Amino acid sequence: MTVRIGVIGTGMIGEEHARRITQQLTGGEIVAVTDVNQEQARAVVDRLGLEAKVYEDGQALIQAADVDAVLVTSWGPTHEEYVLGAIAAGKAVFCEKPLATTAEGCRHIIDAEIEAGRRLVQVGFMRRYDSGYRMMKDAIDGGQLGEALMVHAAHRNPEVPERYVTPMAIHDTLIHELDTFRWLLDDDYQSAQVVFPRKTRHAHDQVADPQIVMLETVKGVRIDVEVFVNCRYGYDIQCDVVGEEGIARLPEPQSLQFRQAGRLSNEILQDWKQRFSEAFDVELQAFIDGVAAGRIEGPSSWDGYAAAIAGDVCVKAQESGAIEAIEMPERPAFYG
Ligand SMILES: NC(=O)C1=CN([C@@H]2O[C@H](COP(=O)(O)OP(=O)(O)OC[C@H]3O[C@@H](n4cnc5c(N)ncnc54)[C@H](O)[C@@H]3O)[C@@H](O)[C@H]2O)C=CC1
Ligand SMILES: O=C1[C@@H](O)[C@H](O)[C@@H](O)[C@H](O)[C@H]1O
Repeated sequence: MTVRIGVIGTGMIGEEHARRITQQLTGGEIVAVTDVNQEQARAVVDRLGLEAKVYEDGQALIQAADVDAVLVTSWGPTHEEYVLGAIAAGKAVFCEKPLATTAEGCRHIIDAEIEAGRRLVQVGFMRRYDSGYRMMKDAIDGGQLGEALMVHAAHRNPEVPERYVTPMAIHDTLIHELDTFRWLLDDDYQSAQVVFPRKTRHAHDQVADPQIVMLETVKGVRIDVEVFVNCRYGYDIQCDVVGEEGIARLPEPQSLQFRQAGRLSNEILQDWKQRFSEAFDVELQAFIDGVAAGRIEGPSSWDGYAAAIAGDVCVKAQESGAIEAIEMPERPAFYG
């Protein structure tokens, strides 16, 4: 069976995902696209040589008889309506992070999915599919570190646009760590605090940069994440898990080491597309295979909700400077 996929939002990542489904992955075909910028949608169809219909809007695409599954790669505030539309149509949906921009929006999706009676949603938390993070999880689950005690992490972007403002350091950027560390540690959060070091002169007026987010998990693990989105030198993701018996460090992405002109150097990647390219491949192949098998797995709506709840509290902590409690509701049996 070829899974016929519709893409809502043919911007940067929408085109990237359509390209990889068309040119690299197996079992999927892009048969429909839409974007509020219809010209852009048509340009992506031409650039990728797709046999795909351009739809007026996302809901029309979702209803199309020849669309088996939906990719939501539009802007965050539009995700909830499209995910709910796909669920109502009984169609599997891969939704890029965030699942919804508020915990309440995620709750609406959870209620609809439980009502539908089967998992239909996979959330685009691709770090769970990154080989380095998977090796870390194997080491933790295998007891090689003993119990995890602390996590030291950094999420560095070379620069961000003018539209990027202080809360986005949480909802747009840290959301990846908020999901990853729940999965890595098999844990949930109990508190968050945000502090602001001296501001870099490379940050515009509306974004506090860098930020340090400190989290405590239910099991007592202490996590600190540096979020630095105008670091200038590259796209740099770091993670050390400190356990009773040792430390596991996230591997650097593979790169050539040069001895040249009196220097020893490695390339530092410059964006998320390069750094997590393989993880995107694996997560989307898993989605295609899941649709074909009628069994969607991977990051669920509950994971999207949990990250959103923690994210909302982190934004509150940005404003208060205090240690803010994170209260996670009981996870329904539906989400295992
Ligand atoms: N997993 C990851 O590492 C990454 C995830 N993302 C996520 O992917 C989503 C898209 O981000 P980008 O591709 O960077 O943005 P983008 O701005 O390049 O593309 C978004 C596209 O959605 C379209 N759009 C907006 N509202 C729409 C609507 N109501 N219906 C149809 N199309 C609509 C826009 O016209 C635009 O073409 C965001 O949720 C973002 O958080 C983005 C980059 C990396
Ligand atoms: O999700 C992503 C972007 O939307 C976000 O803006 C970046 O900060 C992250 O590094 C990237 O993974």
